Amino acid sequence: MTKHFDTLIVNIGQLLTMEGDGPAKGERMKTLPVLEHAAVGIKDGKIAFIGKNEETKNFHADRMINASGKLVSPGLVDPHTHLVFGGSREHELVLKQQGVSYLEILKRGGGILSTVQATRKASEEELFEKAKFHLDRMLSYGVTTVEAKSGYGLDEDTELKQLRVIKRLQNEHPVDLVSTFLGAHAIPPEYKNNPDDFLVRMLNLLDIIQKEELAEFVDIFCETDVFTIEQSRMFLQAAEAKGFNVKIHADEIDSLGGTELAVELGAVSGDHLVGASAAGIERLAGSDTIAVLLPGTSFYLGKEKYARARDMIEAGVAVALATDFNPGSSPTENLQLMMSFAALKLKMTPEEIWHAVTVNAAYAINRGEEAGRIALGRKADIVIWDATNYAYIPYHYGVNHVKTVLKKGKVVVERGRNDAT
Ligand SMILES: O=C(O)CC1=NCN=C1
Ligand SMILES: [Zn+2]
Repeated sequence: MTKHFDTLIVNIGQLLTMEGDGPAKGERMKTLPVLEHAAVGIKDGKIAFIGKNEETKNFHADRMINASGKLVSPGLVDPHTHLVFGGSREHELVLKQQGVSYLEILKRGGGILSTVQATRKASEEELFEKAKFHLDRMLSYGVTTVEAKSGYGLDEDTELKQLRVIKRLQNEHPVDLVSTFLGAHAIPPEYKNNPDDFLVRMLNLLDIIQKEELAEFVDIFCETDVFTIEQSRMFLQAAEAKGFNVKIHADEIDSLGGTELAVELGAVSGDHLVGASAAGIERLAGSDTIAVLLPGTSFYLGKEKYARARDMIEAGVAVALATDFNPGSSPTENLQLMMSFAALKLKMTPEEIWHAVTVNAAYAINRGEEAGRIALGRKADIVIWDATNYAYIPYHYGVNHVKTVLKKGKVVVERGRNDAT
């Protein structure tokens, strides 16, 4: 029986389909089905065949890609980024080296607030070009679906400007984007004494955000000197009442109980969770809320303490990983580096890590039914790696292991080895 495909990827050494239903938890997160000596057929941008290489003898394709025994996986998913922003904050590095904390820099009017100034000044076009540059780099790292937040405006015009940039990227860039409104990212100086009034002002944006379909999620930075548990609960409940899904920056630096709040609100994800309590982890385990861990932020802030990934996984929590790409606490687009940090600092196994950057990351942004897996009929978002086995990627850190990226069946990244001159 001959079959004709647009593209046939043959001689795959290890194929990770991430098969299964729903997010991977417990034992399923610890085991990784691998199809050896495999092949994948693509037709009209979708997966049309998954099987053993020897089955493809009578197959034909407009384009044959020889994977030469390499590793093939679904496109990676980055479920937590602050992709759209103006300026940069390298000048803060010396303050960090002098021991000035993240929250102290924020208190002094720096940190997020300094990026707010740069973002307010930048035009929509400038923000678009800059975000596109970063998104191109994420794609080169094998990331084919990205969540992107606003949060550097803290005023109507600039929050909408950021969200419109995300929407334009969704329409013009190969990477699939999921948009989050994070107007409650910090308290602007003019609202220092009445943050509740600021939150009401940000809530008043939800109608136009909904009307222009500018965001699916609403998020808030629940943290000391930012927004309290009570403020976060009020804000996110108001967003849910309008039909938005919610996520929350929780227990990143101080343990306020944001993890428990995420579960209480039915948040799609609770993010950071470095200070999650044992009770919080237990609540997570009994919920559908995904734990999005951001080891790059703990690393960059020079923290000794990392999220308790092992306790979460053992308790049955679905764990995902993300870069938290942003100019202040995690200035890197490299999700592969997060895989290495997950191994080295979160003590996650390669099998758990691969679930955390594909299927679980997809569920953390409500894309579990369309991203993070190689399955018949799904979008052909595929990465061919310059490695022969899946454990090699988290092991060999700080470099880009991508050889080829296909987005909806189209080759969008092809990285050759440097030709010796
Ligand atoms: O510092 C930033 O720009 C991003 C951030 N928001 C909450 N934690 C980090
Ligand atoms: Zn963040």
